[in-house]
Amino acid sequence: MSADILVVDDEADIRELVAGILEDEGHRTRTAGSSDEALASIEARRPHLVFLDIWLQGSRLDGLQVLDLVKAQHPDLPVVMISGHGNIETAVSAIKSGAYDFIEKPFKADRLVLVAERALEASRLKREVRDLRARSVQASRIAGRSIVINQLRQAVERAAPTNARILITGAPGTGKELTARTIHGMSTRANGPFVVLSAATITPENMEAELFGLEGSEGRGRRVGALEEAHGGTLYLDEIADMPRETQNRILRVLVDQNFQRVGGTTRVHVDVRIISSSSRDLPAEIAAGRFREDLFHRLGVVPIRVPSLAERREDVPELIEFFMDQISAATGLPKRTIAEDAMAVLQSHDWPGNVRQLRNNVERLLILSSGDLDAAITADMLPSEIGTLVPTTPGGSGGEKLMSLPLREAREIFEREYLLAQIARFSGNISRTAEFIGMERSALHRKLKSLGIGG
Ligand SMILES: Nc1ncnc2c1ncn2[C@@H]1O[C@H](COP(=O)(O)OP(=O)(O)OP(=O)(O)O)[C@@H](O)[C@H]1O
Repeated sequence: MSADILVVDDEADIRELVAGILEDEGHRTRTAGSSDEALASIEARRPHLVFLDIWLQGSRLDGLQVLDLVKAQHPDLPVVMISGHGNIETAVSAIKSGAYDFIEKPFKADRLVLVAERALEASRLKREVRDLRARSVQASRIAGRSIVINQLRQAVERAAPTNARILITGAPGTGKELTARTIHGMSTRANGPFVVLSAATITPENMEAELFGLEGSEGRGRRVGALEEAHGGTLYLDEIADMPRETQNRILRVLVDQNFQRVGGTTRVHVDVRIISSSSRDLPAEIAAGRFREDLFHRLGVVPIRVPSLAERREDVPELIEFFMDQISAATGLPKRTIAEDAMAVLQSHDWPGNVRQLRNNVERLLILSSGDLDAAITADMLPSEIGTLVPTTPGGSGGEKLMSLPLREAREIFEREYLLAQIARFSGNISRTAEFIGMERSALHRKLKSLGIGG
């Protein structure tokens, strides 16, 4: 990458030399001969990297003072000090003040190039890490303002710092893993690993090796299991009810003893792991049926947390849609769309058996598939049929979903008009037969038709 590099030195030949070497590497350079020139140049446009002489003879400020000013304003701007022979100590104190590195005069071109590349790389990585952090914090936000989601958030905030084991229950796709990640992120273990082991996706035969690891034997290396990997952090055991009984017994022993043996091993491994488990099944029923150990249930669920299904918090649907549009649009570059009122009414009244995950998938599908004018709102008739089917429609079926965005009186009028027109057409305009079929007096039907503006 061609970077914009500022070279600050009171000696013109050093400035030209450094700039020349960096330009040969494809970088763009600027030079400054005094502290004020340097500060003005940085003010004019923040460079990617600064080479800064420590002495700066004849300047208002010396190199260290310039460094302090630069670091105060641009903490992420990497600065490499140029140190004269014999003032290494000053160079070291510059590093303590935030300089990235220093080069000592006289220097070799190779060394200069290497330091520049490293400083640019470190600064790029820092920026990337910051972006990723910001994005993952944003991505893992529990969105929603309903009472039930506020209660969930409060439970998460209370439980997070305690280190207690937590059992999260809730239907598939409600946000159990997101809840577990949020708890981890708010706990004292936040800087430790968050390891996921999903019992639903691992065969019973492999479960123990995945969880406890394998002791190496001839020809086979040792494999670290999820428990060991999560040391110092959190292990999220997803769909705990899918664990075979035998594994349940062993997990219980780990919880009691705080240590375990690898499969095929004899030494005991001690780990410090917080276990958060989850289940979308009815665990008391699993216990009653003898498929889940009751004592394990109590040990895992010191703090039980239930994540509500989306149907329990339909008022969150608009915010979730907005949240996912932002997320998907940032990740894929697809433009965001607006959702028309009738479509929002349909989306809010849908039952969402797949919960938040299903809603997210549908938002993604809408952004990908809905073509046409990108500024036009997405209307109910553009929704996937799987979403619209549970919504009452008019007999004509045309734009039936619009009923959902109307108050009852207007919706009933539209329905009655279409219903009656369809019935009359069915009986070839014979009002007596229509009245008989729909269970109305002929005269009452006439009045109705007149009030709806149908016929003469
Ligand atoms: N309240 C919420 N706010 C924002 N995103 C959410 C929310 N709840 C769930 N999600 C998102 O929905 C998707 C499914 O959530 P998650 O995987 O946590 O559900 P789950 O209950 O663990 O699912 P499963 O039971 O299938 O393992 C994820 O993309 C998650 O980020």
